[in-house]
Amino acid sequence: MRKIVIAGNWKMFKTQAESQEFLKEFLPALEETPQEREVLLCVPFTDLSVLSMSLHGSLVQLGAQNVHWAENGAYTGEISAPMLTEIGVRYVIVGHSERRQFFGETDQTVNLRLKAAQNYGLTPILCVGETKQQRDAGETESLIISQLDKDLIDVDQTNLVIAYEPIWAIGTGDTCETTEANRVIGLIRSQLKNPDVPIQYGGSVKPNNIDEIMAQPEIDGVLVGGASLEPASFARIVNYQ
Ligand SMILES: O=C[C@H](O)COP(=O)(O)O
Repeated sequence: MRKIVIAGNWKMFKTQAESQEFLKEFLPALEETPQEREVLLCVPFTDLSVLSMSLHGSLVQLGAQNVHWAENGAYTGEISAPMLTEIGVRYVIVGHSERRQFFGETDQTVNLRLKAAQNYGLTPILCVGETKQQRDAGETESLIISQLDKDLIDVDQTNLVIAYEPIWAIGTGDTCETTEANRVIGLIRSQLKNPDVPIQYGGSVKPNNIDEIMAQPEIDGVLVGGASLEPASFARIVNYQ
């Protein structure tokens, strides 16, 4: 039985004060959430330590949005895996398309970050997905297979989550057809050594499409951007039918 993982990615949103306001409304809305659903919030670095305390004893796990491959060193602006685990972080997003697009992340650095995260007991969420141009050119399958081939070299597939995020669906309201997301996620699964890796869909997931997305047999969860910033909307997503 594959694990269900519902993750919010706050990206570069929410001060510490705003994060506390969010939790006041969000946590009480999870009283009836099935315990077997893994729920996590991947938050900015400044929010991590305060959320680590606020989430203690709740159903919600803590996630970061990036991790460096070195244990420490002269890497201004980066953060290491032991710095994250020390304060209770359990998950980390690696290779999000925004990091690949705006911050020079390559398949090689993604691979290094994945292995470093696992070495310290973090569970990485590897993001893969195609641009609109690649989709229109019929390159979706080859691009994703290439990303998986390079990103997963020597990566432990027993401690891994993958998120399929078509870049054209991120923040656009233009959700990928659920059957198409299911098809691509099936393709991703067929490339893995471990078929039990949870594979999420991400890209304009909202309260009004979550039930249909989660009804697809290959989809094991979602990685949610914009809709995870509103407590009621993220709670509705977590509590999908
Ligand atoms: O990590 C989350 C994704 O980039 C999706 O963002 P979105 O839900 O705002 O489209």
